[in-house]
Amino acid sequence: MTTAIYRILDASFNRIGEGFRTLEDYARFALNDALLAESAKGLRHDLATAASQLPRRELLAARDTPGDVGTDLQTSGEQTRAAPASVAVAAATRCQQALRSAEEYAKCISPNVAVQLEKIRYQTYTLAAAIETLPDRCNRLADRNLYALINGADGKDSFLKNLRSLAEGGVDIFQLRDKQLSDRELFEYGSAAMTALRQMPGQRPLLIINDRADIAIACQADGVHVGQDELPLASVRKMMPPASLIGVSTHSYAQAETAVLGGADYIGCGPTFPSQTKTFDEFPGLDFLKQIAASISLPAFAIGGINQENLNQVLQTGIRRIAVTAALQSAAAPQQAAAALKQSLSKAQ
Ligand SMILES: Cc1ncc(COP(=O)(O)OP(=O)(O)O)c(N)n1
Ligand SMILES: Cc1nc(C(=O)O)sc1CCOP(=O)(O)O
Ligand SMILES: [Mg+2]
Repeated sequence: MTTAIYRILDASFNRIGEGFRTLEDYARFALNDALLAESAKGLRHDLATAASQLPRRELLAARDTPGDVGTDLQTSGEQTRAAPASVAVAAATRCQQALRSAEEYAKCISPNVAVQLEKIRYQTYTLAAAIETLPDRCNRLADRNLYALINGADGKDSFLKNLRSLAEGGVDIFQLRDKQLSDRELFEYGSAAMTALRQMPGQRPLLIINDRADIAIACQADGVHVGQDELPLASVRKMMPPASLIGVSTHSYAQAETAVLGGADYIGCGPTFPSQTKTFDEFPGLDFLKQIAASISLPAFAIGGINQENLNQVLQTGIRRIAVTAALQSAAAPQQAAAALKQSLSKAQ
């Protein structure tokens, strides 16, 4: 029986490794996403580490490909795939199934290896979901690049006037970010903003509510933005209607990685420069933006002190989206300031 166990484990390790390689190729060459490709590669290495704890000689000795009664067993669906995305989904499913099989049989000879395989299996579920959903997450914000954080400090009429004027200027995502308004006021400003946005012709701008999933749900906003101190992404996802957008603030590559793998629809990346709106002790700055641009294909908005004067430095990092407050709020002519930012962003596309 031990030979049979090693034979199953040998076949499973091969299937899992091949599956990870297939996922890595899809992330790398079809999605152009270095982070997800690295993730698949990391799991392949974790698998090799787990496998190396079993005697390789026994694994190879148990291999008997010519004597395998299953090599001719195939379903008709295995020979055709609609698109590379279907290849990746099938590879992920195969990895997960083979991991479960390996984990169960490894329990007979090495509970420690079984535990490692279980961990890899859970990480594979997360990676598979991130890879499968990435194209849709990218498409939803594909042509949106100017994101304005707005508040209600001057009252509701002024808030709505500003919203309409900035939308005319080219803002395509708004965030209601106001730490002073009461819950009732946030709800009323958010609902009024949604009514105004729904009346706009063509592809209307989106409304995101800062910090508060409950307010976003109540006023039927397009989504919510959460920082590192608010509710975790997974909890917010469970609360929000299925089509909602969820954005996450990130201040380091590790936080961005967690947000991408966790299913965020976009990330905010900053602070880039000192800001008139919020005080910071640390500035991941332009180097962080370069890292994000090189590795992450999920929509990423640079944030923090960005204005028309320093926008080129942001664009030189490869980042093509920005989120701003003061650049519009403190401008003498906010609509024109938005239009100027929009034009610079469009030129860089
Ligand atoms: C687009 C975008 N990016 C980052 C933030 C900052 O969120 P957070 O760190 O939670 O800080 P507050 O905005 O809540 O003060 C954001 N709001 N939007
Ligand atoms: C709210 C906020 N969050 C940031 C982050 O880096 O997470 S920077 C920032 C302030 C954005 O406004 P302004 O364009 O005026 O600097
Ligand atoms: Mg917040």
